[in-house]
Amino acid sequence: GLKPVNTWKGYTIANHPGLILLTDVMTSNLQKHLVKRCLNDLVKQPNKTNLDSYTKEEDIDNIFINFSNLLKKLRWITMGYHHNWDTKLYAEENKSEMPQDISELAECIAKVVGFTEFTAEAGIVNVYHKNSSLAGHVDNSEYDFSSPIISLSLGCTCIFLIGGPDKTSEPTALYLRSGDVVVMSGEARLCYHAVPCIITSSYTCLNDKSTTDCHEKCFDSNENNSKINSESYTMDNDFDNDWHLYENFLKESRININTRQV
Ligand SMILES: O=C(O)CCC(=O)C(=O)O
Ligand SMILES: [Fe+2]
Repeated sequence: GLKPVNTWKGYTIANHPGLILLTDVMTSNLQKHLVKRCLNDLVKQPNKTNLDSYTKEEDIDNIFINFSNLLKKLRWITMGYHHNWDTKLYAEENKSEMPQDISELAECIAKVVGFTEFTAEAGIVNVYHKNSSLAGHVDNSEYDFSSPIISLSLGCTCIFLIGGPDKTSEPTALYLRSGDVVVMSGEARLCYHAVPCIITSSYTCLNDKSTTDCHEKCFDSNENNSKINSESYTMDNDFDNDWHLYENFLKESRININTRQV
């Protein structure tokens, strides 16, 4: 799953305290697992998607395999405390179980960068197609801004703009590549950010046959022996046989998984 922590690279930007870019965090196998997980499992109820109001549940359940046109319309999935796009409020009546592998992964990464108390209670999967973008916004629906947002990038590289607390300050542009992790903490937790575009010529194969999957390095040895911790996503034949289908999709798409503590 995760690469050994001593090989992770961390970057900060002088003008944007609290923003941390981590690279070399996830093995190719973990990235592949997450892509498949989003498109096959996380789209399903009790998670919510932008397609729910006009699509049969059964079609969404099989969206990747059977419905490529519908897949092009998939923009978001919410999980845990569901983000309400209208009211921007989280509610006890509007929550479901957070997928355990996703919350453990985010919590593990948060722990490495010093947020030992972080719990991933809400998640959004953003799906970007050729011409998708995400307008500038601040994520301020949560109650505790001392907790970071942990945000994972998969597939095509995107341009990510990080600005200031209001729209007057000049943003800084970063490339986010497949496998990169952005931590928005401190001042950056409440700064404007946007994804103006994805770069569809940027896809690089997820093929490193790395055997250094090493989740356990992330936890103290006496920590809970969590599932994601002990499981390494090895490339057995079943796992890789149909990867080319996902690869075709990823050549023109980007998936972002971000988690928050509510
Ligand atoms: O796609 C990204 O990298 C950012 C997503 C984001 O900012 C959000 O979902 O609030
Ligand atoms: Fe955001």
